[in-house]
Amino acid sequence: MLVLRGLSVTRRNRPVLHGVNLTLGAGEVVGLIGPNGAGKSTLMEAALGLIPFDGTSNLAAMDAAHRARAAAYLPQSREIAWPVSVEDLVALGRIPWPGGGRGAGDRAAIDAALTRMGLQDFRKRTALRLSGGEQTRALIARALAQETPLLIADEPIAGLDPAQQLSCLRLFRALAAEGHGLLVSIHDLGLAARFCTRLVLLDKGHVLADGHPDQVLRDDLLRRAFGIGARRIDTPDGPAILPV
Ligand SMILES: Nc1ncnc2c1ncn2[C@@H]1O[C@H](COP(=O)(O)OP(=O)(O)OP(=O)(O)O)[C@@H](O)[C@H]1O
Repeated sequence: MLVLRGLSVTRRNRPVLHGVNLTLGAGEVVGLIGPNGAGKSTLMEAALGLIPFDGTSNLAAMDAAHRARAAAYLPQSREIAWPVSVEDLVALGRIPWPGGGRGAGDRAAIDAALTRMGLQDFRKRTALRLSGGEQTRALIARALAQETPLLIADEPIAGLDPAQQLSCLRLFRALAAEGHGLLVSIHDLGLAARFCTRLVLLDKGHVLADGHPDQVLRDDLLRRAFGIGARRIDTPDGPAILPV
């Protein structure tokens, strides 16, 4: 679903991504972790062909119409430009498909996305008048309505309350079980350990580690990337990671 080879990006004459290789297949929830400025958003934007890069990305090589059916994207900026209803915002996710948001088939996809994000009672509300977390959920619903094999989500749980964080990540695991692939940047290392099938640790534009969460959330690697240690506490619900 995603094949990146030697992806390098220079921004304002400064190299910020250095020859990143990354592949992601069906059934995976790949968590992209790393310090602020490590290059997580840059990697996503380059993979989608939204910014210039060196190397190759299978998505960026597609024409826009095919790409919009291959991958949905939740950008880090939660900007909603117009005072549209939540329902119409989510319908924008259907633009790549034949009904364009107004067809009979589109209705089911929009309803399913609203339901999955718990937004049934918000559908007629003006999206601009939702709370920050509610807006994020509406934008995730827009991406879900796109019904693409791959979902690329930049910090999808930032600003969500703890219950919404769990339900969002549980949904991502369910989507993976249905055969989707997900690339998700995330700062909560405990939730990353619990819900991601694989983690990629980025540091200063380099991949420091790529593998099972247990292999990536090692004290030495976290010290190298973040300059802090991490204490792991195993619980019946999965590991908790305490930054120290
Ligand atoms: N539009 C831009 N123009 C110039 N430099 C940029 C731009 N966007 C990001 N950068 C720089 O590129 C580097 C990588 O930024 P990026 O946003 O990819 O980091 P990130 O890992 O997503 O960080 P965060 O965890 O804070 O979201 C940083 O040094 C940042 O300052």
